[in-house]
Amino acid sequence: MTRVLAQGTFDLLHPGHVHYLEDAATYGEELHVIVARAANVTHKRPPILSDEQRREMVDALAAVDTTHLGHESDIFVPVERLDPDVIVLGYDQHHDREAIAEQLAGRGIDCRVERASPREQQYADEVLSTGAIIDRILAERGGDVDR
Ligand SMILES: Cc1cc2nc3c(=O)[nH]c(=O)nc-3n(C[C@H](O)[C@H](O)[C@H](O)COP(=O)(O)O)c2cc1C
Ligand SMILES: Nc1ncnc2c1ncn2[C@@H]1O[C@H](COP(=O)(O)OP(=O)(O)OP(=O)(O)O)[C@@H](O)[C@H]1O
Repeated sequence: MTRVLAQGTFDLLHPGHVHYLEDAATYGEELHVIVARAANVTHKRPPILSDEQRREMVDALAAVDTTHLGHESDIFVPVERLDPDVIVLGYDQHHDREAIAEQLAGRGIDCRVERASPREQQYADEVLSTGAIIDRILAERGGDVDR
């Protein structure tokens, strides 16, 4: 049984998230997903939705077998516990593949690191980024409390 690990913030789900997790699932038979704690999302605007709500929505996706809320301080603690065969990084995630591989080796975790593909556009007006969804809401509904 090849165990695959994916991770991310997954705030306000969109088809790019679905693509990433479906792509990650093709690397093995069992897909585990770590949902980042809001406190650790420091490289961009913080998530709108709570840790538990983001986890519940990812857990409902067909490609996903099991979801886990991430560790508060050491991102490698759940990795050690889950002991995956492959970690699939998102196509645009800031994490460096080599640096993660080095950390895994340093902790004695035998696991390869791959990178998922981006979703290709399938129809007009796709919004494939949580940030872009939020920007559209602010542009189209900002200040309008009646709708
Ligand atoms: C292998 C790996 C394990 C991770 N584990 C956790 C974790 O346990 N807790 C957490 O809050 N974030 C964890 N993260 C970080 C987030 O999933 C994510 O990289 C970041 O916070 C948000 O990234 P995004 O912009 O891709 O959503 C992990 C990242 C990697 C690469
Ligand atoms: N359009 C997309 N195609 C493929 N993967 C995607 C796409 N959008 C997001 N992902 C992947 O989903 C995972 C979680 O993404 P994240 O929660 O950061 O969403 P996001 O929409 O990229 O957010 P933001 O717009 O705030 O940067 C990441 O690994 C990311 O690479």
